[in-house]
Amino acid sequence: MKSSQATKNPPPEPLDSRERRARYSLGAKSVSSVGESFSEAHHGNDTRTASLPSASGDSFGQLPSHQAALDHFYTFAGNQETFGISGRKDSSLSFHCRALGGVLHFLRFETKHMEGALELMKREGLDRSIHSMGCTGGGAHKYENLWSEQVGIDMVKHGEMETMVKGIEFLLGNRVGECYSYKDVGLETERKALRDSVISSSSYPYIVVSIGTGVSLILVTGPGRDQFRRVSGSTIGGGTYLGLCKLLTKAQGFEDLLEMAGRGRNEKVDLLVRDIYGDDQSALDKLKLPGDIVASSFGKMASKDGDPRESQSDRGSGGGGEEGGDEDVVGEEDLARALLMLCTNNIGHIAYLTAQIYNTNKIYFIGNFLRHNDIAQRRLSFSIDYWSKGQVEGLFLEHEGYLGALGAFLLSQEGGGGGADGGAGAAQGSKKKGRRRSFSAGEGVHEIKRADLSEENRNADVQRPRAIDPGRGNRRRATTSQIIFNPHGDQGKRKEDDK
Ligand SMILES: Nc1ncnc2c1ncn2[C@@H]1O[C@H](COP(=O)(O)OP(=O)(O)OP(=O)(O)O)[C@@H](O)[C@H]1O
Ligand SMILES: CC(C)(CO)[C@@H](O)C(=O)NCCC(=O)O
Repeated sequence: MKSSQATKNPPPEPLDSRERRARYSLGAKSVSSVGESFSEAHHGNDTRTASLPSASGDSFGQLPSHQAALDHFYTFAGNQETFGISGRKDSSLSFHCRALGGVLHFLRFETKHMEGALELMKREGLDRSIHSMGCTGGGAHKYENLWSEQVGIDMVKHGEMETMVKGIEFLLGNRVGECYSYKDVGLETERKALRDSVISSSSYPYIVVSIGTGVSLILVTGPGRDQFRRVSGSTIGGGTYLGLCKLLTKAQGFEDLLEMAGRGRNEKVDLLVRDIYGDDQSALDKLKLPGDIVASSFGKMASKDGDPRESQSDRGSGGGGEEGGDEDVVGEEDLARALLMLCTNNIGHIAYLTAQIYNTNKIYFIGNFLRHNDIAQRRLSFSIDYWSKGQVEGLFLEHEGYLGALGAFLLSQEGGGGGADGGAGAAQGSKKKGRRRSFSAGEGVHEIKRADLSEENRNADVQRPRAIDPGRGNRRRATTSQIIFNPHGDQGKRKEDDK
């Protein structure tokens, strides 16, 4: 590591080699989506047909040692790309971490398959040597009993905000190329520019904007464990986007929506400043707003006669007002794009104002809403640059959806649980605790609290956990994503070494 990259918040000490070989971790950050058909179509429409990877007999039960258990785990989790129905490894995000002396892998699965995942763990014997794991988010609380009862793994809970900050600081301090921004900021033209991934004293204070289902804004004033606080939030987040899109489009999942939005034109839906002012440049100059920015999200719809989604002939009204030909028909892709702009512009405004209040010039945007979401990232970048007149920079992280999971993993390695905004420490009552000794597994089950627990989506093979009320949250789904830390190093598969 270059000296200029020294961090005030040093990475955890490499684990003692013996201990290192006896540790692995799962960490998580969830992806939430709303509504049944949405998720079903996106992830396959019958959860009961889940073809979980079958166990290779019960050979695992005969493995002679913990080391064999670990080897089995790494082989299973580290080398596979998919797990069950919705489990996916984000292979491109795997990286070798010198500070930890191993490779971190990042996996996610949909929370509606939580029981299937636990079943798979049992079937594959992956739970054999784990007695606890570091967790974060609502799911750490909501699924605590399920994990304990089904696989005998206790959740060591860490605060949601704390784990996000921990994950960010670790990546910024340890992985060059993690952080990026957009240069030549413009709505379409800016390009991604890699930034040094470094945290130094001059980095503080900064704002973290976590765009998940909802939005949290965290002020980070220094590298210490207590030097952060949640200062604001917004209910208009990724869940809002998915929810409204569900009402207005037939898109089959988040990726589908983004592809759709990529083809759409929000100016067919949104009222622009020039739609209100016309092209009188002197008036726009006086207003100090360019004509081509949105004045009112979805505002153009207000002046349409009939249903703007139908052609004039379908409307049968003969048109009128501003109506033109069928090219004016508002398509689902235009609505998807306008909704994306609506949510993103709002978040950009709040982020900018929060940065003003706390006198910061760095805003890190994270959360799964930004996953593969170039449009939102560019828009956020543009709006922060525009409103701050170039004084504040929007920054992004490659592992945007895994910060909480990573933080939970790291904190679990440090020992203890229950951070500032966290929970009550390790759960009690693992039935299998006695037969598990040397493993410490960390799983950041971040924000899985809104998992779909409805009857029809349960895995029929798995007994319903007593601790969970099936009547609650039955229209929502979430995906939890995991981190697998392989201290063997996985050198042959190393993607990006830290420098
Ligand atoms: N495959 C996907 N399925 C569903 N939503 C996705 C997917 N990929 C990205 N998203 C977006 O990510 C959002 C959830 O983000 P994330 O997992 O970071 O938040 P969360 O932890 O569930 O919520 P919060 O931070 O509010 O607790 C969704 O609302 C959606 O906009
Ligand atoms: C409730 C949480 C913190 C759960 O992650 C998140 O969804 C959020 O910050 N929502 C916005 C809540 C608000 O500040 O209005």
